[in-house]
Amino acid sequence: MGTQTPLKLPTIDFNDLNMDDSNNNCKWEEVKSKVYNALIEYGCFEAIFDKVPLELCKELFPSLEELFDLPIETKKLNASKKPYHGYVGQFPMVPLYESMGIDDANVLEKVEAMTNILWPNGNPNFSKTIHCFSEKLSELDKIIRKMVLESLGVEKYLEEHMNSTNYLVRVMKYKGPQTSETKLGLSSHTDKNVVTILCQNQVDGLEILTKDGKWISFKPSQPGTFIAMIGDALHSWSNGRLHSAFHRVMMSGNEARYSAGLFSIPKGGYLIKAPQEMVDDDHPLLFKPYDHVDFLNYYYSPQGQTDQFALRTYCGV
Ligand SMILES: O=C(O)CCC(=O)C(=O)O
Ligand SMILES: [Fe+2]
Repeated sequence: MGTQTPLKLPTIDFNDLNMDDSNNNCKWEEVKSKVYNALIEYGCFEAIFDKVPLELCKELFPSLEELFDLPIETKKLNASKKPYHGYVGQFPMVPLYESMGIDDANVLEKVEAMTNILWPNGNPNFSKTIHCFSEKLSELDKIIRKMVLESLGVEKYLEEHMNSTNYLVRVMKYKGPQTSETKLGLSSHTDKNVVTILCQNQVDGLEILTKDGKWISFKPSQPGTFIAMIGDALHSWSNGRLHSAFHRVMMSGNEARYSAGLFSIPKGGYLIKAPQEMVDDDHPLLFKPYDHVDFLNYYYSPQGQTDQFALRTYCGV
């Protein structure tokens, strides 16, 4: 009898875990091994992390409603040269989708500057919620990345690796399609950044493609959990050891889905290059060193947008 892929992502509990726990701590080692295995097999997992308390998520989603209820002309004021870092929406291919990016959301002044563009009289509540979400969730990003580097045996690069990224918070709204038929909310893609950590309101819709081609519908095991996934930058840095999963959002019914994500993103000018320890006879180099921002210019070009394996085309060996 063949084994069947369980159509459920692993759930990993990060409660009571700190960055400082990495020295000889049993719980750290146990969680690290679960993280590494999940990222090899699925490229993602569900994370329980109560440093972002449920109350914060409960404050977050009404704030997102308030944001997306603003007039379209106002939302467009948050423009960015970088794709998906500003306001995005009204795409014919995915008409249910809108998103708003907030660069450096872990820096309060940056969030306030962006908030003041949208609400000229300010919106301290919105700024505080987004900043707090970003700051607390960035701890989980750092724990995951430290665990990954330790598992790969290359923790000596930790400082350089951590310093090579910035944080973006992107918040999303998917309108309910007003039909029981399932409609595309967001097209299938792999993330291009290092690590993405997402949370959602009570409306499901995120689907993850397994290595053997089956879609898993993600259902949080309890309110207030997160899904953490790695992007192409960590896939290439680990020379293909970690999987970067295709995922999409499928919507049905009347209710809107809101989600919020923290994205660690390689800085422009930094070359993403698999360390020499990741390359050997069994693991020949998969990608030439590349700059994330230059790669995005290709990915968002007309050719790149129809290219499922854009990174391979761009810098595959
Ligand atoms: O809204 C979601 O759950 C997924 C969003 C996503 O995949 C992305 O922004 O890259
Ligand atoms: Fe994504």
